Amino acid sequence: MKVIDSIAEFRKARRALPGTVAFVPTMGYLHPGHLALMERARREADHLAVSIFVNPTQFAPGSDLDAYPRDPEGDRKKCEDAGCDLLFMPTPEMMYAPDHATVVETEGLDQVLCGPSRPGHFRGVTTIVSKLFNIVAPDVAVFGQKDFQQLAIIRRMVRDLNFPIEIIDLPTVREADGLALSSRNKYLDAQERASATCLSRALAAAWHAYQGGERDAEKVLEVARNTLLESVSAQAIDYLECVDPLRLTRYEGDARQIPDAQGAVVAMAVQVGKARLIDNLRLDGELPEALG
Ligand SMILES: Nc1ncnc2c1ncn2[C@@H]1O[C@H](COP(=O)(O)OP(=O)(O)OP(=O)(O)O)[C@@H](O)[C@H]1O
Ligand SMILES: CC(C)(CO)[C@@H](O)C(=O)[O-]
Ligand code: BAL
Repeated sequence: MKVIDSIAEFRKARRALPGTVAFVPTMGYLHPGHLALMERARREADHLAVSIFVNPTQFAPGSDLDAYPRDPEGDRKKCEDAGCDLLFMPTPEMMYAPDHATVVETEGLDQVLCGPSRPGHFRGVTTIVSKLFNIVAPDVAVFGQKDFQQLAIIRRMVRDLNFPIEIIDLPTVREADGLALSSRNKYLDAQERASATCLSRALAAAWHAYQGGERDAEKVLEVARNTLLESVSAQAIDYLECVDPLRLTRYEGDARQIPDAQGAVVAMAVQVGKARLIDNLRLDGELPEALG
């Protein structure tokens, strides 16, 4: 595995690789969710490229950029063991010139879910993912469904801007008790870790309501909200929404009936201690084993 921190060197190493490249972009502090993406990527192409970059432009001022967990040595080893050929670990100074002025923005899809509470976040994500796609030049890129809105936005960006890259997504990897793996789980103490299962329990409750025949999104959400409230306060719930899986429009008010043809995703962000946790589930899909 080559570990590279310069853009020019990365391009050179990429050009020297014969065949196709699959790419997994990450912010590091790697866990089995990331490793599942790498394993799939490895099977999709001749070579695997991974990036580790905690992208400052997707963090709001005063949020957890400095506290974000990092483990470069451990991550290197995990990438090597996962069969990574090229590991790109640039510095913020390399990725953003002092007079960097260009952004990529996918309009509309950031009006719901995480968008309102993280203004500018998805513009930071689409900008850095565009830059990484231009540097890595992969044939395939693999993302996790845990970041459901990010995935929908990246798919739209790739389509709209004609990136010649196939996007593959993978189901959320979970702990045995349902908690979605996330680098930010590190912020949880033992008591918070126990409460954090309320997200996946709420999703399971919503899934059962839908599968039992409920199509009124507001009633489905009430079931989920009541489950969350067993473990956290109402103020801790950043959002809890039920949306169309592709357009990300909310099922609410006059449009609260979920059409069977479209299906629905329930998604939420909940503050548990210092961690803002997100999770989501397709109501018209299978119930993941860890939520059973
Ligand atoms: N539990 C998981 N299962 C599958 N994929 C995941 C999981 N967690 C993260 N990913 C995916 O890994 C990629 C990199 O995500 P990132 O490095 O931000 O990890 P993270 O654990 O989501 O961190 P954070 O705590 O910041 O949300 C993204 O495509 C993300 O969707
Ligand atoms: C896609 C990404 C690597 C862009 O910084 C990040 O948002 C992430 O890790 O999901
Ligand atoms: N996993 C998405 C990156 C972020 O929360 O900033």
